[in-house]
Amino acid sequence: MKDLGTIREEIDNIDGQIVRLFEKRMELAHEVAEFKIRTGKKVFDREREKSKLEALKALAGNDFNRHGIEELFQQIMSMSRKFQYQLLAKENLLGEIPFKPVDDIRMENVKVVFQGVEGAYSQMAMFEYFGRDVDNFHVDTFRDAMAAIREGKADYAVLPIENSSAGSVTDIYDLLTEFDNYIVGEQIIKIEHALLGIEGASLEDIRTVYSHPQGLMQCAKYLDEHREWKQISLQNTAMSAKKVFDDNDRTQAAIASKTAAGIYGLSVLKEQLNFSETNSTRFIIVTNKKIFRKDADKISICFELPHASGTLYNMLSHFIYNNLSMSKIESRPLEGKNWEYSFFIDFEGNLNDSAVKNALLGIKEEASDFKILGNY
Ligand SMILES: O=C(O)C(=O)C[C@]1(C(=O)O)C=C[C@@H](O)C=C1
Repeated sequence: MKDLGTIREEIDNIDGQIVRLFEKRMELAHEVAEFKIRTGKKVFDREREKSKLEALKALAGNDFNRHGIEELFQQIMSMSRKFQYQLLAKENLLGEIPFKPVDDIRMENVKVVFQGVEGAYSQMAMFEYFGRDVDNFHVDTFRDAMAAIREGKADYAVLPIENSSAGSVTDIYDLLTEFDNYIVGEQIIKIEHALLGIEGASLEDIRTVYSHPQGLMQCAKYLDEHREWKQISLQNTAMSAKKVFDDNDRTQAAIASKTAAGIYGLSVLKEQLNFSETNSTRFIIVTNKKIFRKDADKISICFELPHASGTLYNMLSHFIYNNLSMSKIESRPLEGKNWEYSFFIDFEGNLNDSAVKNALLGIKEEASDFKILGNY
């Protein structure tokens, strides 16, 4: 049996050869990039990579090595692409990121829209972000709010995107891809739900509970103790409070804020309904302009990927390679394309950083329907 020292010497020898070959390969990637700069051909050639991987895998002697070869060469070609993007970027051939840096987001003389009615959590988030005196109006649906921004009827919309206990508000993700609107800020507020009924009603009277689906989810544990209550989803927690007041029926209750109780003259039948004491919702501030604050430090993007092994891994490698830290990933099914998804990613950075530009321009080249949702 060979001793460990001798085996390691052989491994070192082989690794040295791999490094030299890798560097030779990267020199060829440089030549490829020059060819592509001259001819305008795209860096990423999915078909070429697929046929290369098949050919290389066929050279391997067993399944374990076949898998290893596949992973190894996926990485090598991914590095080759990233190197080529850097060379194209130097020649200004990757295009600019079409967002305008601004010192500050305009807060004076602006009109803001939120979804729901007086007393909605979105209204609280709006007051928190823009101040109590802000000129504002409300609409029935998230779509109406997005349309008001697109049509310039409002400068900004305040929309809930994620709750700390119930998760993402998926409708908002879908609307962000559909509309040409962009995120310029965010506001997190603590959410404390209460059970509200009409004056004189008591817990024993209740048969039906109204709220936004997120309100019902955030209070799921409490509602589980009252399985005899019928749960009905409405567009907004404050709209639910308004309905209970309008119907004036002691068997109805709403899950909404205590502020909504005050506005609609309802009684608080039970406080602290949400199961998480730190229950909070993150709201986004949306506008129709492609702008970002110079000191913004969070970027949201989305893109679609074909249903093939390694595609998401490839996209994420742009973050790893450029040393960018991801804070969230979310996926939404694509309409009419079963089991294909749109991916939404939040990560730290500013659109002016060169690492961010490199990562985004690489992703733009390799994914379809890439969109920068905002830097805030
Ligand atoms: O052959 C090319 O067109 C290259 O750019 C080289 C290479 C590789 O490294 O093998 C890199 C990127 C392409 O997606 C395909 C292959």
